[in-house]
Amino acid sequence: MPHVANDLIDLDRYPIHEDGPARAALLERVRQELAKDGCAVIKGFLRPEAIGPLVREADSVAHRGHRSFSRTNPYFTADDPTLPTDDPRRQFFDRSNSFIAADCFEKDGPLRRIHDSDGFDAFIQACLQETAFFRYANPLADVIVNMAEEGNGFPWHFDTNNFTVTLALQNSESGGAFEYAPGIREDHENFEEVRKVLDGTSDQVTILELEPGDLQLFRGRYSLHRVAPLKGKRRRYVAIFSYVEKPDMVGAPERTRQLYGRVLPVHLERAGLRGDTLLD
Ligand SMILES: O=C(O)CCC(=O)C(=O)O
Ligand SMILES: [Fe+2]
Repeated sequence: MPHVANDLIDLDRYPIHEDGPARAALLERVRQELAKDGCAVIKGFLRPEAIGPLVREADSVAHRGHRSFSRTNPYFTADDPTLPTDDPRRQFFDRSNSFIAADCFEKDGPLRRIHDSDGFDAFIQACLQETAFFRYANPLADVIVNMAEEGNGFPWHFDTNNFTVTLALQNSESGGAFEYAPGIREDHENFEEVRKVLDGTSDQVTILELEPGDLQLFRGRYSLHRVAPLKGKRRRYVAIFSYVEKPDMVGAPERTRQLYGRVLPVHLERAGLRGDTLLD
């Protein structure tokens, strides 16, 4: 049955569900921003009155989140002691966060109603101009909430995914800006400039203050980025929507256990049937 979450998504401002000049102009703008620096933001994608219900929903299931702590370099690789100590591949930063898995969110709750709203997936696909584009079939991960508390947030890294689709739900009291160095490793790794970003001396960093209700599309494979350290008691909540290139992908059991602390029968049944793409 068609469903339009007009009470949650500001479809008056952003009519993503119907073809016409307004949708076409929005698409054009988003594509231009993505082409320019790999990042596009649709401010106020949600109506202000949608934020409360989404935050309450996240609060109600936050205790089921899977917390993980790690120390990572920007490339998610292991330490290589043969490299000089100031090489960016040898700079490790603490990361801590908690993923609230997709199956914690009810079908008729606000987060899923947004995801299932008519035209949502098609709009995202059109923005990204991806040809093979499917919702991640992992029942733990098609849409999740990433929760982070006071501390390091998500330190400097390059994504392994081609793109990330996020919806800001709640900010920490301070800190938590999204910072990125657009296209810093387009043709080569550019370790000198990467080192400057890590040192805080680069002039290539754009700082983005996202607010609850903002939708962000980001191509992070070539742009070093981080979530600046978070301060204060309030949790940061961001919803992450995952899309993949093949229709039946569910994620490898080991990786799923790492991210969500558990697996479902489907992960074990499908394990080994095909190559996997990492999603984070
Ligand atoms: O939490 C965010 O805003 C984005 C984090 C990020 O960079 C990622 O998930 O790869
Ligand atoms: Fe990222």
